[in-house]
Amino acid sequence: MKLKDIIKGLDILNIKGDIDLNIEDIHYDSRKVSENSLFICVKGFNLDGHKFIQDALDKGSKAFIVEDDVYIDGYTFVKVKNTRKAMAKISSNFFANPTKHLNLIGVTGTNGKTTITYLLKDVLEYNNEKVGLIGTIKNIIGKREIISSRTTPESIELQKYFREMLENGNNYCVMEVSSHSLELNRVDNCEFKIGIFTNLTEEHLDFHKNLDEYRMAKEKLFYKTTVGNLINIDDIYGKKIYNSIKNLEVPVLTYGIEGDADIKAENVKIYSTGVEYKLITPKYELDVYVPISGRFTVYNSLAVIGACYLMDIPKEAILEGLKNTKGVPGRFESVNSSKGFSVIIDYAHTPDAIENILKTAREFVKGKIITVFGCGGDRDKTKRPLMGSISQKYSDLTIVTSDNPRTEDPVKIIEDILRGIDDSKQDYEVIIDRREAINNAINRAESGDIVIIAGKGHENYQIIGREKIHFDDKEVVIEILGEE
Ligand SMILES: CC(=O)N[C@H]1[C@@H](OP(=O)(O)OP(=O)(O)OC[C@H]2O[C@@H](n3ccc(=O)[nH]c3=O)[C@H](O)[C@@H]2O)O[C@H](CO)[C@@H](O)[C@@H]1O[C@H](C)C(=O)N[C@@H](C)C(=O)N[C@H](CCC(=O)O)C(=O)O
Ligand SMILES: Nc1ncnc2c1ncn2[C@@H]1O[C@H](COP(=O)(O)OP(=O)(O)OP(=O)(O)O)[C@@H](O)[C@H]1O
Ligand SMILES: N[C@H](CCC[C@H](N)C(=O)O)C(=O)O
Ligand SMILES: [Mg+2]
Repeated sequence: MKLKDIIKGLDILNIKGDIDLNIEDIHYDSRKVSENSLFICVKGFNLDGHKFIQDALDKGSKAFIVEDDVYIDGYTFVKVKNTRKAMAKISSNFFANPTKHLNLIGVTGTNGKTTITYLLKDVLEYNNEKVGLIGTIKNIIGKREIISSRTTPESIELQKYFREMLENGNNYCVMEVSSHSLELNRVDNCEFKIGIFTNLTEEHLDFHKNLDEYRMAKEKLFYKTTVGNLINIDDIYGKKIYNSIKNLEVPVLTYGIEGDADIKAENVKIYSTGVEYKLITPKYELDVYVPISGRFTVYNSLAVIGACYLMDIPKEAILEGLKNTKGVPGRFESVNSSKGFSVIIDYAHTPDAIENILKTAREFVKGKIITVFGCGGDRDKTKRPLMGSISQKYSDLTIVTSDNPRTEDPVKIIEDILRGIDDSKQDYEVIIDRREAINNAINRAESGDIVIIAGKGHENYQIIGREKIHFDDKEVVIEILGEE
């Protein structure tokens, strides 16, 4: 593709060099640069992409998008104010604006994004739609599955995936839209049909200054939609978002259990194996069953129903799709045990999520609740004591352990968690090694108890320092149960 076509629509400050060049690929990481490519220099949080111009040039880049005044004879330099923003537009141009031809549904909020995208995929596929998926666990394009390293990829990968989805005959894409991606322009130039807001609670306060800034990042999604938005109106930040977007041209529907909502659940019943409720929408009422426990499942399924309602998916497909869902790996996933107690693996890594799963377990536990959890390193520190205190409040025994310590000292992370724990009580323990912690919890469980292993869900690794080692909570549980 000609460079002049790739840079169409950019806010250009100046151009030096030839823009009639043929460009074969686009990159933002010099380590991955290929021949005859365009290299976009991003000023990052750690490094400055402009420092890798020579490296990219040696590997075959012929043109550069820059924020600084740089020029090397024989190459083309296009100067813009914000290269991340430019990268999103360039990516969309380079892959021929794929989202214009895709029913793209975006889900944002602190918790529930992965779950909603999986449930939506199940329902849409029940209606014979061809659905791609982008999110935390993996990206799915037809039969191809790409393990994710982030929840929402950088704009180049994203637009490339959308193009591949179209080539695979997909007409839908369900996608998690993280606040980082909204703030860092990864999803600029994506045309969403529908935007969904789940909830907003403490998380990522290392990145966003406070909850209001975090909310404003999330809110950006709802200005990008062409068919409608769905907002959880029982959430206080949902109400704020609703108030700022309710006068947009696209319809804004609310969903919830407590207040007045357009998509509403009544007579909610929570069982250990699922939820049941009466659904009320402006057009029809239905009795809904979803085979995943927890009050949050009611919210997640209402969001799915609202999106399908806006997309005119028949109600039979909605009902059957939800009833037959395969669930989500590592989300309230029960591991079979013949020992009379249950073991549940869950991805709760925020105060709100851990409170939700523990409250859910409280509703049907016959014996004790034993909770094993830790917190990730190099991430929001404010959530650590909050998670400690919540775990102690709802569990009979809390075993504090390691999650992904990354470059932090696991002992220091645990100390932060313990700040939220009342040490006058004998209902907690510290076992730094996660395998040992899980082993200890299972060995102490008796008939009627529930062991909850929280924080890592589907993850099959532990990040210690900069190293990623294989570690899978579910695998470890199965091994321990088998050994007894
Ligand atoms: C905080 C954050 O989002 N950081 C992202 C940011 O990194 P950065 O600014 O630190 O990049 P940098 O290391 O300073 O490098 C600057 C530039 O130089 C380039 N470079 C660097 C080295 C080199 O040899 N050559 C080279 O060209 C880099 O590719 C980059 O373009 O830009 C990079 C390039 O796009 C991203 O990979 C990186 O995501 C990192 C890996 C990350 O961990 N992000 C997390 C926090 C994240 O995005 N999480 C959200 C939410 C999670 C959730 O709640 O689900 C997500 O969507 O996953
Ligand atoms: N609607 C919800 N409200 C609150 N908690 C939820 C909700 N849905 C799921 N959870 C809890 O949050 C955890 C994470 O759920 P999920 O993976 O769906 O969220 P996510 O938004 O994709 O998270 P991430 O930002 O890490 O990608 C679950 O394991 C469960 O404990
Ligand atoms: N997407 C979240 C996941 C956190 C999962 C937890 N296991 C951790 O490593 O902190 C993040 O990157 O902050
Ligand atoms: Mg997710």
